[in-house]
Amino acid sequence: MGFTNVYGVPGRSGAGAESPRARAVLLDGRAVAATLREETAAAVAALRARGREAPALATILVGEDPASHVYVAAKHRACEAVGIRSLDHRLPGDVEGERLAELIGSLNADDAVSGILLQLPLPSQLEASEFIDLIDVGKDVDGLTTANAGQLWRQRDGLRPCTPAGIIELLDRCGVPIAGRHAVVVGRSDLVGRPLAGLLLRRDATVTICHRHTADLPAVCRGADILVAACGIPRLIGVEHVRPGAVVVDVGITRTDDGLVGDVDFDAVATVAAAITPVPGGVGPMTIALLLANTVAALPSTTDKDR
Ligand SMILES: Nc1nc2c(c(=O)[nH]1)N[C@@H](CN(C=O)c1ccc(C(=O)N[C@@H](CCC(=O)O)C(=O)O)cc1)CN2
Repeated sequence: MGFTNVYGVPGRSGAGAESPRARAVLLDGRAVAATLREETAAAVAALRARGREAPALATILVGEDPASHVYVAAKHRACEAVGIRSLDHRLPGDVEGERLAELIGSLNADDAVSGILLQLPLPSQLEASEFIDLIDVGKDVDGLTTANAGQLWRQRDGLRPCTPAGIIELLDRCGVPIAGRHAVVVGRSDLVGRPLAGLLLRRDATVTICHRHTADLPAVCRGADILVAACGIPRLIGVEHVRPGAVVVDVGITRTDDGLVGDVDFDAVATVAAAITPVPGGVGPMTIALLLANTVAALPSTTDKDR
């Protein structure tokens, strides 16, 4: 796929098309997220200059999952850097559902809180969707309530899930066209695969969702102009899944002894793709940047919530 990438050169870069080891353009989520955070900081400063309170994000972290602790800490640091206030609520892993429900209820009722985020995954005794749906729709800065998911599929305004919205923002800002392209999404989670399919459809892509029962996954993936791997299986996607010239987006992050590993075999796929997101430094930073943008968008009189 030919496109103009503001973070690289058009099409392939590095060794050049004449080389059998030509490298894909990197879709640099870290750089794009930094730009987006600057924009959010400017929006918060403008609100403050008009005498408005800074937005406030309340996070809820249940249990001791180490990765969740890393992500929540990163969210608080990111809030502070752009002028968003943040409130850190922690509950033990064996907490009763009633206690979690009470906390969500009290944050819903607190006018000083503009956004509420329930960090996932929850401990296994708690059904995530049950608690997500207790969050006030207007404060659902993760865009994961059934109501906000329905708004997406009904093509209405609403808060959008951060990772899918971050992927669309990354593609847009890197000059990757979406309309009319065949997008194949591997993974059908409520957090990424399903809402991303909805957002791509809204942008006039032709969308295929693949999952564990998909027959001949490599052949389906080879039909993609835009291939998104969001299945949580390290290095599942290899060269046999990628049509030369496709754009490949890797959502997976698995911690291994070799460090963080994505769902894509990066070194192999980068030799055939036109563009690819790295892990780390691709989709991950966009997730947090979109959370900040959503928290500003959730303020009652900030109307442009439709990403
Ligand atoms: N309530 C939510 N829970 C979870 C979400 C979510 O969007 N809402 N997404 C993931 C985890 N996540 C945010 O919560 C997240 C994952 C990764 C990154 C990130 O910046 N990754 C870095 C690497 C950092 C590292 O892991 O050391 C990168 O890819 O460069 C940010 C946020 C599940 N839960």
